[in-house]
Amino acid sequence: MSAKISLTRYLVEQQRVDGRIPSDLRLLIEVVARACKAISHSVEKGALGGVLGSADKENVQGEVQKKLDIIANEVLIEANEWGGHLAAMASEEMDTIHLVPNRYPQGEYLLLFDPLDGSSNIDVNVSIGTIFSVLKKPEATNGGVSEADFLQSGNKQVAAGYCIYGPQTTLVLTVGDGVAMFTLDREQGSFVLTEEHVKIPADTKEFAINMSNMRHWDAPVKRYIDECLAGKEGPRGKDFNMRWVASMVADVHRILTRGGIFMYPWDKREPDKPGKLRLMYEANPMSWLVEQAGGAATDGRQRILDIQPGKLHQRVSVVLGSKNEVERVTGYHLS
Ligand SMILES: O=P(O)(O)OC[C@H]1O[C@](O)(COP(=O)(O)O)[C@@H](O)[C@@H]1O
Ligand SMILES: [Mg+2]
Ligand SMILES: [Mg+2]
Repeated sequence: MSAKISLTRYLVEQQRVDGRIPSDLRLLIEVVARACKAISHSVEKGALGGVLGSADKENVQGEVQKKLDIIANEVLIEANEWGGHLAAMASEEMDTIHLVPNRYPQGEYLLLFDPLDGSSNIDVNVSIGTIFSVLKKPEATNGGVSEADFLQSGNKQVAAGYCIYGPQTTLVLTVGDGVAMFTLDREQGSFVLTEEHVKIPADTKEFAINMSNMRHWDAPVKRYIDECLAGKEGPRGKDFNMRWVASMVADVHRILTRGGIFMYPWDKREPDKPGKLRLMYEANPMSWLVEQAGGAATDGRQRILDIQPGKLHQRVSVVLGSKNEVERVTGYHLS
């Protein structure tokens, strides 16, 4: 890439040249990017900034929150509530939605986020991230926004992405025109376009799943992994490699970079839960990114983006990545 293209310039071109995004959406994405930059500074400080460790509190899903879960949540809320682009926000770390206070201008969009993904990796200095999704406030909303206004399927997203805090801080974005990656240039203080038209190869030899749950899986998942493990001598006729970072952002980032399949399926540990990952904050934005890069994403049976959510903190099974592998796993569930 010759001349450096900043996130702002990329978004202005999406708005002006292609008429793809309204100016309000562009400004909203820029605010989210600025918040991610601030979170990345906190992440980088680590023990020096006193941000590691547990906050000794539980979120609405009964998970113990880390200090950084709370810090990242606050940074995103504070950055976004006064800009005039949003009507309300929802977060994995909050019981219910956060309305933009009346003292600030009200906007047309709804922002959802997993402020800090991969919490178990914070204290061990392994890649973590922020995942976000933007929806339009439904036309019919009279006056106040309610939780019901957020219950839109993933195919209604108008922007989605994540920022990974790893060896580099990289913002990965789609507004429905492919996937672009922006690396944070710390000297300039801005995100610079480093990859455009990201493509996931349709085939892969790499899978990502938490193997310690093997005994709890359903038969189709067990069959798929057994066949991968059988390698060259097995039905697949090739050897597979395995990776599991346990930060969805990092596992999905690898898949967007070199292909692969990621699975967090339903399992017998908590049979009443459809899965571990959250539909609105994790699965929907990641599924749209993956589809925009030519991959596929299902819950084992149906396309994730077509699932009609019934509640804000809904969980879902996730199978995403290289198209032919996702189709194979989905086929095993449906046969
Ligand atoms: O420890 P496990 O069960 O393998 O879970 C790893 C998964 O949990 C998650 O960390 C959940 O995210 P949070 O840190 O936002 O709760 C995913 O990123 C990841 O895929
Ligand atoms: Mg998460
Ligand atoms: Mg989280």
